[in-house]
Amino acid sequence: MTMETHEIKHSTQSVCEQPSTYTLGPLQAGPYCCIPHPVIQVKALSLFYGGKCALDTVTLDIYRGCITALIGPSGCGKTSFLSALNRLTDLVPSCRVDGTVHVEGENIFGAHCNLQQLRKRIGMVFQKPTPFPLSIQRNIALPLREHGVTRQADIQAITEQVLRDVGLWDEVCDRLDAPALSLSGGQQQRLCIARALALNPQILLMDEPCSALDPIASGVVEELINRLSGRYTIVIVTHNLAQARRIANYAAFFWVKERERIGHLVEFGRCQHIFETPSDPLTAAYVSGATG
Ligand SMILES: Nc1ncnc2c1ncn2[C@@H]1O[C@H](COP(=O)(O)OP(=O)(O)OP(=O)(O)O)[C@@H](O)[C@H]1O
Repeated sequence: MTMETHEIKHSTQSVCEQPSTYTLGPLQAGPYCCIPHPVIQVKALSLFYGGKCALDTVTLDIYRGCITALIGPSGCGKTSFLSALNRLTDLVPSCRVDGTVHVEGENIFGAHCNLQQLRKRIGMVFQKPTPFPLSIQRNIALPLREHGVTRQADIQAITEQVLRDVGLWDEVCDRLDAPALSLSGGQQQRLCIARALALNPQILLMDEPCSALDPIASGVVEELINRLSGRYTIVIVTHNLAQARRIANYAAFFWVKERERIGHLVEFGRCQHIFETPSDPLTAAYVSGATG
């Protein structure tokens, strides 16, 4: 699918006009959500580093099967917000989080939350591809083993499936023992997405997954993200407004005030609304390129 067809899809089809039946093969999207069903519910989330507030009182729902883009200028707290959704913020000793995040009704900051299960359910893909310095197949096998999948036949089947899902199988099937770091940047990023998919997550968090790639590799990863929607709930940070507009169903616009340097959510809604008829003048100025 080309960039043009992404555009056409959004401009000529409403989300409810997607086919109601589909065959879930590799790289085929599931149905878009006609009735938004919140899978993550964020309430009054504030985030502090060493006592300094970086993000102030964010409340928003993330809808199942949809792509939600987090947009806004540098330093407004997009990555911090994303990291709170699977508690990667725990890894920053100075970071404190107030408020609640419920994933399918479970408070992830609650005492009974199983962190390993949470991160299995909510995968993460980073800006810079982060393959392990191991072979291609061991990049997939290692997290599987850590999560209790030990039968070699299962590991092989999952490896092939997820590499097919990210469109990498035909490119690497004859060199699965080659170092992952010998792949191109775009291939490494697709391998990292495959590694996340191997654990069968419900939700994928992506922090500027295309920004370190050349335009062609970036287009391939963008197309992949688009095709994964429906099957997975995707939250993506992007500075590329055209990309957000092409692939996202919903957008959350964050802003940071000059003087206080505290990020906050200005507006959240359907992508078309945010980009074409935003409610807040700040959103209008940002998406038109007049500010930010
Ligand atoms: N580990 C950290 N320790 C201290 N301050 C941090 C840390 N991580 C982020 N911050 C601060 O929190 C604020 C929000 O940062 P964050 O990276 O979440 O913003 P962002 O919108 O993702 O920015 P960018 O688009 O540049 O990646 C910034 O002022 C940043 O300096």
